[in-house]
Amino acid sequence: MTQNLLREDKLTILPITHALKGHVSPPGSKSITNRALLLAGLAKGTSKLTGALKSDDTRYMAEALRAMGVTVDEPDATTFVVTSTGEWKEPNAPLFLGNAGTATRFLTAAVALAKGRFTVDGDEHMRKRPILPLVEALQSLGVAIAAPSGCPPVAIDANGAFKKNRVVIDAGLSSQYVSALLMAAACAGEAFEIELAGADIGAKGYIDLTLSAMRAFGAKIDQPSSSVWRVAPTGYTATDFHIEPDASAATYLWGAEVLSAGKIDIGTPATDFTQPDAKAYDVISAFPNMPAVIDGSQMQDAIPTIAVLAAFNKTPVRFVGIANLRVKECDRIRALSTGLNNIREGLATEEGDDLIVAADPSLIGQTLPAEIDTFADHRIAMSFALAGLKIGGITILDPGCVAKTYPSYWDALASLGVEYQQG
Ligand SMILES: O=C(O)C1=C[C@@H](OP(=O)(O)O)[C@@H](O)[C@H](O)C1
Ligand SMILES: C=C(OP(=O)(O)O)C(=O)O
Repeated sequence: MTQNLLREDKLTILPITHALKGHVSPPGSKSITNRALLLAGLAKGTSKLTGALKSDDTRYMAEALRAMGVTVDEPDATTFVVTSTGEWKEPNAPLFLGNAGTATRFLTAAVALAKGRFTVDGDEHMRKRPILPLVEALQSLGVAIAAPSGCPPVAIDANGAFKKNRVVIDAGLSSQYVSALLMAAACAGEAFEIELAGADIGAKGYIDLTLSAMRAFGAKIDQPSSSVWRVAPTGYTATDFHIEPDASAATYLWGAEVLSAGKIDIGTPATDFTQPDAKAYDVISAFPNMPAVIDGSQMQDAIPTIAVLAAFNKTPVRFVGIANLRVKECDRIRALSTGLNNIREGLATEEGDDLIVAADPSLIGQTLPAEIDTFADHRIAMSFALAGLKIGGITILDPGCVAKTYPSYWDALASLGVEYQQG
């Protein structure tokens, strides 16, 4: 069934007439799976990663590692067994990473410490996602690296070392640049320091996730100040590592639960997640009394979910701190305002980089036929599906794009009794 739904051109969600109840486990965390795959690939020996996500983003990471001589076995649907010499060989072809930001950014820094010529590339969407700050940071370390368009493809001629042991990085556009440098730094051969340019970072929670995965694989990191990290030259030690479920995926299930006044057991209490998006639980569980202003800076991937819920809130919601949603898989601020206004004109307004959603609980039960352009963005597809639970006629275009991080999403909703009209 999964494959069939993923191949549809469009999927119309049939409004539910019952509260959604049941048990659905979200898949493993994308962010943690791709960190663990990278670190296991850099460690000498065999690492077993359990609870892992198998989706487009993690498949691209696994395939890139295989192309560089790492053995990645998949004994079951949630396990990767990674065996590496700790040294990567030059691949025969560009590393193609689809639209996986984590894989693209993390590998760009990591291959800079291998030996040989590497090209890091992705699909047409990834070719619009900025990577220049990371490329310039690596250039400042003496790496021969170029990304003429400021986005992938990135060409790297690596000689196995950095010429300096300190780098300054501007992470205004993406925290993944810092995570990428941190993970590479433990393999730099000498103690390495990373300093943030500018005051603060959009998504600090992702840095914490990086540090915790690095420590699990034997790294030692000090943080002399909130914007400086010192990484010891430990390299990585192969280890067995369990990956928690994906908190961003959980937000759709929390959203479906509150919208339908149901009870969906996702198997993990919100407080047990270490990923930043778990913060969204507090806001979502306040529905239909979500706050007037929501700062998305520390739970960015959850904003599409909350913005669609906001359409049914009792009072309007302004989303702030979301500027870099414009450089994700698509311009998410634009995709959200377009989709919401397509459902009902005036439902969303952009003010600079803020998004204001004009709450309208009377939408519930109406039929308002709207084709939602997902811009190939999994989160736009998954969040607007929530609108379809309460409004008739919501059609999701390119529903297969959920395969980026949650290939079984449509089946998960179906298991709770949600029905679709296909095609
Ligand atoms: O480090 C990570 O795993 C991620 C960091 C965030 O991206 P940015 O740092 O580019 O904002 C987030 O949106 C992405 O889905 C995953
Ligand atoms: C922004 C996202 O992904 P990435 O940057 O890893 O491609 C996401 O999954 O919402």
